[in-house]
Amino acid sequence: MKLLVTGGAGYVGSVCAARLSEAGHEVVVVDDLSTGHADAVPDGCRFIEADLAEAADGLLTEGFDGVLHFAAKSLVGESMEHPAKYWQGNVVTTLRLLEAMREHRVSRLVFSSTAAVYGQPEAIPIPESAPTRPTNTYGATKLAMDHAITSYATAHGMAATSLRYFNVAGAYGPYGERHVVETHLIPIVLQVALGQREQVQIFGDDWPTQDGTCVRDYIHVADLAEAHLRALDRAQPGQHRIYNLGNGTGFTVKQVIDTCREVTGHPIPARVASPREGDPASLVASSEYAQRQLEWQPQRAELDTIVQHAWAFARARIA
Ligand SMILES: NC(=O)c1ccc[n+]([C@@H]2O[C@H](COP(=O)([O-])OP(=O)(O)OC[C@H]3O[C@@H](n4cnc5c(N)ncnc54)[C@H](O)[C@@H]3O)[C@@H](O)[C@H]2O)c1
Ligand SMILES: O=c1ccn([C@@H]2O[C@H](COP(=O)(O)OP(=O)(O)O[C@H]3O[C@H](CO)[C@H](O)[C@H](O)[C@H]3O)[C@@H](O)[C@H]2O)c(=O)[nH]1
Repeated sequence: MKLLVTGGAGYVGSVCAARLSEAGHEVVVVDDLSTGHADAVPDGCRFIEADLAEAADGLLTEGFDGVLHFAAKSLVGESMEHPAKYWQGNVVTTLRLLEAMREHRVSRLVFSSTAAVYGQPEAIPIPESAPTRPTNTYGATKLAMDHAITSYATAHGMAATSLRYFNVAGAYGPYGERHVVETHLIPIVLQVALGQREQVQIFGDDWPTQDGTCVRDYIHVADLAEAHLRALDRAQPGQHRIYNLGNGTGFTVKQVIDTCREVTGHPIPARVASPREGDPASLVASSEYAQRQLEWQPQRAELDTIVQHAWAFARARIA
């Protein structure tokens, strides 16, 4: 297929573009480099540097079989301080993309949604049928985009899939996480091991969890990419399918830091800091629906494998 990958110079988008290209698809990446890197666009993918909001209509005139839509603003704290940046940058941009897809008859869409649409969960693990009550603007914009996609699938026959990622981590060869403003736990902890930070802050140790620190479900970025390939193949016209993607196993912040200590051999100093506003205590996915419908099974579910790959990527970057 000829595919447009929005945000393909970013972390998840670059890994997925690489996998799509390896699978034989023709990949065109559009990215405005607001948080991405031109050298992260995989070899063999055509790169167009542009703001999707401005470029979507013109781009789709050349004809595509599908779109994988990763481009977004995704910093939770920033979304609370600057909501317009998120409603404009995420929702308005996506509406323009959807309109351009309708106009130019591009019907296949895979969209990066998030566990943040659920907010504080009532029960763990979280199925797709759980109530959606986002606790931050980022999650609210992702939920709004999910709703818009449902409308387009119903009204215009789009074959759409939203993948609600839990905590994405790890790397795929030369493609990995290198956000300039890094907020994610594993890369931050590895920066301590690299000597780029003095210590890691643990955001609260009084949560109702096994060791008092927050529990998250870490999913390897290459397993996530595999789910995108399957979602693309299995999409049905007129349907918008929504899948949670995680491993179904939770790890506490302290367990993650301990795993990073084992993998890196570095003591990684840590200190307890105040809880981060809006953080749920525990987020663990039920991915049974994705496993059944997409015949998808994570292949790199072990936390130490995920950390080893992130560590190899981080070390290669400074070598
Ligand atoms: N990383 C995670 O843990 C995680 C979890 C859940 C959901 N997601 C979602 O997955 C997607 C990718 O996340 P990521 O971690 O790779 O983020 P990222 O910031 O590394 O990648 C996003 C890319 O989109 C580009 N972009 C942003 N706005 C654009 C625009 N208007 N036009 C063109 N390009 C634009 C950025 O330059 C960047 O390269 C996002 O939609 C994010 O919300 C990520
Ligand atoms: O320096 C840090 C960074 C994080 N944490 C903790 O580590 C856990 C993981 O935090 P991340 O920032 O790595 O990830 P989040 O769970 O906050 O967010 C991720 O999951 C969300 C779903 O709720 C969204 O999808 C979001 O895009 C994605 O990054 C949280 O408990 C957080 O409080 C720390 O203790 N110290």
